Amino acid sequence: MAIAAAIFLSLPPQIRRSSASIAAPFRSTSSLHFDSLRSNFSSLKNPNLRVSASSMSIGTPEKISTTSFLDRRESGFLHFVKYHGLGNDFILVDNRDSTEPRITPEQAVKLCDRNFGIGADGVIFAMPGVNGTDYTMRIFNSDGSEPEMCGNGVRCFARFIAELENLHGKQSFTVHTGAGLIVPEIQEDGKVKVDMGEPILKASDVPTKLPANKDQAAVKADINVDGVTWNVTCVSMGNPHCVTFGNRQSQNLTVDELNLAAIGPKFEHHEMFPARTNTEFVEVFSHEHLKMRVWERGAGATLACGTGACAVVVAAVLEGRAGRSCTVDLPGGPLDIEWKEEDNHVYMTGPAEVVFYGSVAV
Ligand SMILES: N[C@@H](CCC[C@H](N)C(=O)O)C(=O)O
Repeated sequence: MAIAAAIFLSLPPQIRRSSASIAAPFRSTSSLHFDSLRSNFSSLKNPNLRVSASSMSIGTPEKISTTSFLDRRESGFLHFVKYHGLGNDFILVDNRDSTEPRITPEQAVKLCDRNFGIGADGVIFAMPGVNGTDYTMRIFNSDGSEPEMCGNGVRCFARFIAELENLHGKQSFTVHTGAGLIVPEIQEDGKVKVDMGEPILKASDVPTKLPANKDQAAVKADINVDGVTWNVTCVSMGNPHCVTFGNRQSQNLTVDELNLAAIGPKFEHHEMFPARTNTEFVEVFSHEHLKMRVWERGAGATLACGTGACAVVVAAVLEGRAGRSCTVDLPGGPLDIEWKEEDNHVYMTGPAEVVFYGSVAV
């Protein structure tokens, strides 16, 4: 099924004040069309935000509140909110009335396209909880594959749920994911602290075919990628991660110098990773301060990866490079990560922000 059109984009108040053109023009692979939804934008507060080309309309809604917008259920339309966590961006879909995602992986690929779609690293569905949990979170990567978990995504998920349920202040939810139970907590300052559970270190469970060399884990193990021997530590946070601090040629990476687009896919599709892998390239500033760049499975280079930052701190501890509590700098900004000795759980704290509201005909 082709995704036909973006009907409108509405901007949250902090963005609405700006007269800059926030939303990139939406073009679909099929022709654009409009319907009655457009009449909601007949009266615009800021004419600068309206693109009145025949193919598209962008405006600020005068009369629609966020909650009533999200309550809408016109058939044939998908209402969404785009969020980001440090630039790792997602299309959030209210799927609380069904255990089937409202769109297919193929449609998700189209929506995530940055030139012909809304543009995002993935689509996240807020679904009914199972086994006594409040909610279920499912996600499609921008390539249509379905990962078990998403760290930045679950922070966005928590803020999305609070918006849907009209909740304010400190809130915590139990969320069922492919990685098991995840517990995000919205804090007073709006940041979200997430109990990400225990890391999985057993090599065959990550999964990696690299031989275990420390207990059952692959720690600082050699892997040949495109003729270069890299040292990697493999960690699963429900989804697989391969963390590297260096290779034979350079033991300590300067991550800004890496050609991520060239090397990332070679790790992702390496035969040692039967479920593919996310890969984090890390530079150590101090025992409490790391910097990483990430090549994500199914999404490529992204501005941030929450599960990746957690895996990085676990790997840094295992390799004796850092303490259990670190700030991890990502291209989109910092995350605070703690791998607690008491319960073996990893805790991640960071922001999640609304970008805009919109609808597409599907
Ligand atoms: N960006 C996410 C991870 C999303 C899933 C990943 N691409 C995978 O396939 O495992 C995060 O913030 O954790």
